[in-house]
Amino acid sequence: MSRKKSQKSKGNSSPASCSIPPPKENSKVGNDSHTNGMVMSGRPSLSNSGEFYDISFKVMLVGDSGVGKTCLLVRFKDGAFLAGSFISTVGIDFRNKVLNVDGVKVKLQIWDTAGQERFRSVTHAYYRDAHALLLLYDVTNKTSFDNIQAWLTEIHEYAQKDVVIMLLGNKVDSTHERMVKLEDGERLAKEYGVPFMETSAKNGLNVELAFTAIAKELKHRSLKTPNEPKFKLHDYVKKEVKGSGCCKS
Ligand SMILES: Nc1nc2c(ncn2[C@@H]2O[C@H](COP(=O)(O)OP(=O)(O)OP(=O)(O)O)[C@@H](O)[C@H]2O)c(=O)[nH]1
Ligand SMILES: [Mg+2]
Repeated sequence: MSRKKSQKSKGNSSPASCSIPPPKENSKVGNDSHTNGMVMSGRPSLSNSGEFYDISFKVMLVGDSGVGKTCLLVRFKDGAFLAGSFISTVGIDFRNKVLNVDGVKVKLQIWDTAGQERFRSVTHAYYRDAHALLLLYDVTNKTSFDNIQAWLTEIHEYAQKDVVIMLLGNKVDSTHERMVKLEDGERLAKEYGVPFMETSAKNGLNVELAFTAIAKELKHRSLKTPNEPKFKLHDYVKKEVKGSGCCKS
């Protein structure tokens, strides 16, 4: 399998309030040769600093404004959480991260969408190319949980039928402000047949796991060898997930 150089993520400077720096000219998707965004082979690129990867997938973060999508991405990409005033995402943006999944370098191109209603038509256009969707609600905001059903309707309308969906209840560090119980999230996820976990972009709980689980599922789907046992995303998540009493990523 040949290796490609990962397209450099945008913005090396530290984010302020989980905001991602604005796009640069050469940061558009489409520089890789790909089929529906999934890079499978090609000439290896020369790299002076960069990361190489074997396969690439697009992951989208969706959910109401303020649930913590940008913070979750910044936590995963930079291992940081900068508290402060909330800077709502305008339109859509992305960051790349390469993960080693069972010896295969998997590049996740992670699209951070704006949760605000006025940007919906922009984000709809991106659903079609997504291989996976992380759908977030905020455990301290009941409305964001109640809106999950509407988000799923939207996903089913615009995304590919086989898109991998994972439900995340974020801000689980805010114990005293919690409005949505763990069991409510579990029940909803079960109803829709999607894996679920609670996360915290603030203390890192389950953040790495959420992205790793997605990367494993996508890698197994596309590179499954005949004798390899089927990867079971639900089982993997159940086994690896940590409760909110603990604070490791
Ligand atoms: N306590 C706590 N606060 C969080 C967490 N994640 C995000 N926040 C806060 O929630 C607010 C919104 O976070 P963002 O990541 O910008 O929310 P968003 O979903 O990207 O919002 P839009 O860009 O408008 O769609 C910010 O003030 C963050 O500091 C978390 O895990 N715990
Ligand atoms: Mg945002």
